[in-house]
Amino acid sequence: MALDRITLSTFRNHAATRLDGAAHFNLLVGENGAGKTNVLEALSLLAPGRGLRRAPLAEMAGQSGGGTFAISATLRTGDDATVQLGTGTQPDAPARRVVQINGAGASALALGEWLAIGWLTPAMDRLFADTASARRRYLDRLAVALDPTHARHASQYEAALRERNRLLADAAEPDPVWLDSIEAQMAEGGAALAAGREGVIAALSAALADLPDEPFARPDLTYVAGGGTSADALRAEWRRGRGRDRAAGRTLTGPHRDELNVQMAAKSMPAAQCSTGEQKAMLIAITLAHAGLAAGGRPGVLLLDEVAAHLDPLRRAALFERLRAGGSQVWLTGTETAPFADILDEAAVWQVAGGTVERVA
Ligand SMILES: Nc1ncnc2c1ncn2[C@@H]1O[C@H](COP(=O)(O)OP(=O)(O)OP(=O)(O)O)[C@@H](O)[C@H]1O
Repeated sequence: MALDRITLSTFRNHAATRLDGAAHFNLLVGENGAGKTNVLEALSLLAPGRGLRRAPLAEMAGQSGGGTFAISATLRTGDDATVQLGTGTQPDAPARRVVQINGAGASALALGEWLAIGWLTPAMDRLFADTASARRRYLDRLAVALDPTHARHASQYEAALRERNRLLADAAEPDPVWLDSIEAQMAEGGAALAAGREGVIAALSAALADLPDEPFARPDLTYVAGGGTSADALRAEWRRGRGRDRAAGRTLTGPHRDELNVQMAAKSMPAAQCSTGEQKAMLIAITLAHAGLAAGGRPGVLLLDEVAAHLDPLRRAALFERLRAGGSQVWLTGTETAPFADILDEAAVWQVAGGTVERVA
């Protein structure tokens, strides 16, 4: 199975945890605060990025580790082939993430060449009612998983945007030639950023089109680009808007203001107005569709934190059926095994308690 022989050393409340014998379905069971989500977070650090809590590295280090932590796992890439993945921090630079692939130093981005990790956590339950910026961040994370260059376009755009905002907020009249040049950089990064977002939405929509409206509450996704998506349109828009933006002291249009709109297809109802369970079902539909796209030949891993909580038995059964058919290894958490009855006989089950993990089935 994709990941196995996982170790966590001084990672949050796990002093020295080892998980051996992972299966397709892996269930982490334990009381609130036992350390189940911490295991998922550790696994999420085997992908590029900041992990599923987006927490600072120093926060993840357990108290006994002198401010450092380490995570390692064996990734099965073929019948007999394995790769050793590791990440963590070191005493001389606790704020810098170190990555090792087969024992050699590597960049965090290189982890993405080996496997695709996706996740769904309770913190994402409010995504549809959250700010547009939280949804853009979500969309960008999905896009980066499909195409790592998306992250570069986002940072290029954001750096140029900060520079334009600094000029606009300045007391002195900005030099139009300098603005021209910054807007050209913004347009290049911004158009690529918008194209990446549109691309991931088109791919997800195509994957979701095969899904029946129920029981997964099929979502309709649209990207609303207020300032246009071509570099020329964006440049023209910013040039036109200079006076207005200067009065506001910041750039009012562009990809940093775009929206991801989500509707529940069967009801044509904005996702934010759907029930908690319906919203969860839509997020699951997106997560599963994305996992199918992201894997693209690489082993896939899905981290589903408390996913059964809001689902009725019909939706839960349908979820397990789809996860069973999917190629991704699945890690699930729960406070009890009852909601997972459908998969118990095929799952590896771990009891988590006070930062320790013991395989019980
Ligand atoms: N850096 C750290 N060092 C030690 N313990 C930590 C650290 N960070 C978090 N913890 C502890 O980890 C525990 C939370 O673990 P986690 O979020 O994995 O719980 P959980 O089993 O998923 O619980 P729930 O069912 O409530 O979601 C808390 O008790 C918290 O105090």
